[in-house]
Amino acid sequence: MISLYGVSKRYNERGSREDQGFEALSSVSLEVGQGEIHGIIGSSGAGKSTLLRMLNGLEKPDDGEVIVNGQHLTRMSENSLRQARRSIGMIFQHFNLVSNRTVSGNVCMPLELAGVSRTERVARGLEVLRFVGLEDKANQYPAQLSGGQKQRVAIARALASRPDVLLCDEPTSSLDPQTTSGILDVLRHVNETLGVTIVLVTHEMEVARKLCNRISVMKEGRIIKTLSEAEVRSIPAPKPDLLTSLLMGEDVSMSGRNTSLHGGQEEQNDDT
Ligand SMILES: Nc1ncnc2c1ncn2[C@@H]1O[C@H](COP(=O)(O)OP(=O)(O)OP(=O)(O)O)[C@@H](O)[C@H]1O
Repeated sequence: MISLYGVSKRYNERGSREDQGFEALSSVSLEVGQGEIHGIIGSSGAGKSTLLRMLNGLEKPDDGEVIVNGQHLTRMSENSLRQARRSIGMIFQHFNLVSNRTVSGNVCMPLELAGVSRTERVARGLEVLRFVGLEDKANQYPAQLSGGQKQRVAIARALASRPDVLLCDEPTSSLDPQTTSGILDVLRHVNETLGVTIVLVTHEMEVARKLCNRISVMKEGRIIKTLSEAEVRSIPAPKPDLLTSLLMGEDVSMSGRNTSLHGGQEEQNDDT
C-alpha cells in the first residue's frame, strides 16, 4: 500500500551553501501494508513529520521513491498529485479547522474543492459526521467545540473524500488522556470499519502501543528499528498516573491495597 525506497531530504539553512544543509531524512525505506496502522515514533526533530508529509506529496524527496496505493508520488505532475491527494487524508495536532465555517462547512470543504454537487456534499457530510458521533454539531462553529470534538470534525473532514490512507500528525498531542483514548477509538473504528490504512506520527509510546500494529522508531532522520506486531503487543502497559485514574473514575485511595496508583492488582496476582 505504501512504499518508501531510499528517501532522503535535505533542508538548506538560509544563506548556507547547498552542501552545508541539514539532512532531515537519510535514505529511509519503509513498507506499510494495506489495512495496517503503522506508528512513527521518535524524539523532536527526528524527521517524523517530514516523513509523513512525503506520503501525500507535501514534501518532495531529494532522492528515493514514494509509492502510495500504486501511485509514484515522486514522478507525478502537480495536477496528478492533486488528484492522488484525494485518496490520502490527513489530520493534525492543532486540528486546522476553518474558524468562520460551521462544522458541516468544514467537513464539506474538500468536496467543494473536488467539485462534488451540493446534494451529494450534504449527504456525505452528514454520513461522516454521524460516523464520528457529531451529527448534532453540524451547525456549530469550531470555537463552540472541545478539543476532542474538533479532532473528530477533522477526522470527518478527512473521511469525506473517502480516502484509502489517513495520515495522522500528532493527533492527540493537544488532548488530555481520556479524550486521547476516545480519539484512538475513532481511529481504530476508521481502520476496522472502512479498511483505511493509517500512518500515525507521535512522540508518545503509549499512544502508538495502544493503536498501532507495527511501530517504526526514528532517530536523526533514520528509521533505526521497526517493531513487529508481536513486539508491539509485548510492550508493557504503563501504570496509570493519578490524573488518569481520577478521570477514569477509579478508586485511588492511598490506604487500599489494590489501588491502581501502585499497581496493587498486579502485586496481588504476583503473590498468588
Ligand atoms: N521547512 C523546513 N526548513 C528547514 N528545516 C526544516 C524544515 N522542516 C523541518 N526542518 C528540520 O528538519 C528536522 C526534522 O523536522 P520534523 O518536523 O520532520 O521532525 P519531527 O520528528 O516531526 O519533530 P517534532 O516532533 O518536533 O515535530 C528538524 O531539525 C527541523 O528543524
